[in-house]
Amino acid sequence: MNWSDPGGPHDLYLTLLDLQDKVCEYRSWVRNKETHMQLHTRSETQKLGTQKKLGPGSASNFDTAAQGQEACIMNIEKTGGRFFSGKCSSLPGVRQFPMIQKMVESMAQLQEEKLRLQEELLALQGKLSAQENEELTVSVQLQDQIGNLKDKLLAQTQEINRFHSGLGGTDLEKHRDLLVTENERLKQEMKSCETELLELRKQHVKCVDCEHVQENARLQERLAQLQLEVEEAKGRLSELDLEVQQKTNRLAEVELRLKDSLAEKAEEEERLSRRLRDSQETIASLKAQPQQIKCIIKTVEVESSKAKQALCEAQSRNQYLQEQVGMQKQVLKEMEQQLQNSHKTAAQLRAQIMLYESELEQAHGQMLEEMQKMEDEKNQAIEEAFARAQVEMKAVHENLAGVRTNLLTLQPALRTLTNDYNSLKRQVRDFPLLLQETLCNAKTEIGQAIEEVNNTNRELLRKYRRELQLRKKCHNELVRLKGNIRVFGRVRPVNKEDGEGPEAVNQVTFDPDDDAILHLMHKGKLVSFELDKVFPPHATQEDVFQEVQALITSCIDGYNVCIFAYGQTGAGKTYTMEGTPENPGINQRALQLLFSEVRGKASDWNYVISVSVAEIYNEALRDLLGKEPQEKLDIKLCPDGSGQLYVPGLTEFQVQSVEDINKVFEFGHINRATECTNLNEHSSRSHALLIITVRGFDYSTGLRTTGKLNLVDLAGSERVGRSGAEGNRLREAQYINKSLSALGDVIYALRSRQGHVPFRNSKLTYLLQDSLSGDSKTLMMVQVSPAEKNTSETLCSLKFAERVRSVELGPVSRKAELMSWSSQEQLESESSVAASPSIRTHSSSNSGAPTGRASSLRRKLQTSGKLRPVPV
Ligand SMILES: Nc1ncnc2c1ncn2[C@@H]1O[C@H](COP(=O)(O)OP(=O)(O)OP(=O)(O)O)[C@@H](O)[C@H]1O
Repeated sequence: MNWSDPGGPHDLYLTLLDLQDKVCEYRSWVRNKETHMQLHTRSETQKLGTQKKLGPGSASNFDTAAQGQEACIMNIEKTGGRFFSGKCSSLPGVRQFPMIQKMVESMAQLQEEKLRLQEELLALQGKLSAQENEELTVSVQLQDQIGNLKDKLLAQTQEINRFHSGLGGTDLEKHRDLLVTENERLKQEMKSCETELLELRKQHVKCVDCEHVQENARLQERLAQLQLEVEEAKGRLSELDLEVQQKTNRLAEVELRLKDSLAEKAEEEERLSRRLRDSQETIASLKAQPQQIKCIIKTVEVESSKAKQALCEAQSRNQYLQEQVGMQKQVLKEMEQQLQNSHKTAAQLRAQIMLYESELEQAHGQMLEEMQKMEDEKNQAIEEAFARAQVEMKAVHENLAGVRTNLLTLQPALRTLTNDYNSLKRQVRDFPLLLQETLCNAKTEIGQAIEEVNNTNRELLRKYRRELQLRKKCHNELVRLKGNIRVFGRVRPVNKEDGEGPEAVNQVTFDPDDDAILHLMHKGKLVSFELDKVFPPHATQEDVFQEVQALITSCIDGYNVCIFAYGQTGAGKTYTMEGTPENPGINQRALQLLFSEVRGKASDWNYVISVSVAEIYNEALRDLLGKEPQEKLDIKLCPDGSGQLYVPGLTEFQVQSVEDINKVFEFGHINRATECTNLNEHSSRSHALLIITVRGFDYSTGLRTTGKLNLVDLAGSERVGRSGAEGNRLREAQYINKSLSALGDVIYALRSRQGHVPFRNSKLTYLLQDSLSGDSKTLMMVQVSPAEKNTSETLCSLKFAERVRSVELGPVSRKAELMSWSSQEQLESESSVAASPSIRTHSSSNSGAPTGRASSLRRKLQTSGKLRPVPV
């Protein structure tokens, strides 16, 4: 039922308001009447009071009048008040007194008036009774209506409660509870499903990522989603609950107000009925006082304005109450509107709940399906497992039978094994002692064995070292016999010229076990070379000289020795051969050694050491100790028919001390410097030769030996293309390369044992012919740079060195001859001459006097040694 429905709370309320209006009207009417009656009664009473105060003469009249009035009243009562005046005037004695006549007349008038009033009163009473009846009826009706209203209110309250339930409070809660229960049930089912799933997983471990698990995860997700939705619905429900609660509160308030109104109404009714009773009582009392009627008229007129004022007040109050009712109606309308909204929301919520229900049902259905499927699969798996288990069981039974049979046969074996085990147990018990004993013995034995092995190792090491020495000696001897050119390699340290960064990275490594092996990392490949000896960057000048000194001393015995340094420009050739003043190289050390050697043999031998210094620059041989160093020299065969070569005009100084050597070197340097603008550059572009000749004479045997030591600092090998040389520099490079390739050709010819060796192709090879043709002990010192940027040149130099190493020159011959006594005397005289400050010049070119520091040096040299032609 709706508020606006016919017969609903709205209609009832309207009816109630009508009733209230009626009651108000009635009340005001009753109040008017009451006031009127009171006023009338009061005036009548006052009139009566005034008549009593009149004189004694009038007392009888009054009494008579009163009696007449009473009689009239009685008559009125008897006749109904219709014939009052006629009967009173006919009374005896009244016509005799005019005053009384007047009074009687006025009484009659009053009587008439009274009658009229009585009629009026009767009419009023009739009306009143009719109204009372009506009021009673109305009251009964009102009571009925109130009862009805109460019933309806009760029904409405029930209906409201029902609405309240209908609005979602109860149903939704129920539904929510149902959902929660369902959810719980689903959770339970899920749990049981999970447990089953776990069991199934245990049974089928492989089923890890199967579709059921995925489906389960999906369903779980869905469930979580639904749970979320349910939570949301719950939230909304609680909101609606709150709303409904608020509305219920407002309804309760309205109800309370209605109740209050009803109570007021009842009170009002009661008050009205009380007043009615009072009025009746007043009327009754008025009836009892008919003589006071005279004075009433005036008083009624005076008091009627007050009644009007009261009426106005009642009207204003009525208006106020109507306004209140209007406000109540407004509130009622609003509530109605809210109720309608609530209805709508409830309908929406119902629809949503229906939707959720259907979704839940769907999910539940899906889940049931899945569970059914899983159940089926589980059953199938169980069946399969059961079948397998049965088969396995069968097999196990069969095995068991076999085992039983075996057991029967194994029992005797077991007995034997037990015996064995017992004996083994005993052995095991004794084993630690045995083991300890054995271990002690073993330790002693092992110690002894280790000692023996160590001894053997030491012995072997000693033997090995001896063998190594022997092998080296043998190798050296073999090399000597074969006449191999010995090749030493020397790697200079990385220096500033190599730059920095990747270009300067060291690419050369050494074999720690073999000092003849050198590895070069070239373009990512490791290339190994075997030479006779390799000097690493940290090898000192002394280390190098230690290795070559045996070769040098052999020239004292009359052997020709040649040491030449080969290598790329800047690879350390000059450093190795000349060295620095603080750290001299092979040249100076060789001379010092020779001096000390000859000094040691001075008792038996007479030795003369002389030096020449020459250079080959652009294929021109120059004498650096000569007067005119710019003069080009030739190389010729010795006229003595020995087949030896010599350089006509090459100056030779005899040297006897380190000072002499220094002077000679200084002289050579000065001459070299006068020939060029930049000595360093020039020295790189020319081959420098230090020729040391050691002539000896054995006093006792008369044996004469001549040994020659050629110490050559070759020009730096350089690729023309790489250096980008041009002009003079290009010409120099071409000459250098020509002479070095001539050296290569000679090496190749010697290696391949060709009949013709092209010594004469260059000044260098021609000059070194003796050293390279088997008549010399030759050592090539190949100098290399370790830096990354020079690896190509280093590779070329080392390859060339390996080729040179394989060249066999044949056995070296010693330059010794027995001389006649005269010859010996000649040598002695030569020696004595050498000791004297005289100079012998060979060529006419020596006649020119040198100038400056060079000439003074030359003079000094001439005073200490002597110049003579030198075979090379
Ligand atoms: N073993 C070494 N220890 C220390 N420094 C060295 C060594 N070898 C060479 N050097 C240094 O390397 C530089 C170049 O050496 P050096 O002049 O001897 O080369 P080079 O082969 O004679 O060159 P060029 O062919 O141009 O004459 C010099 O400064 C030198 O002192």
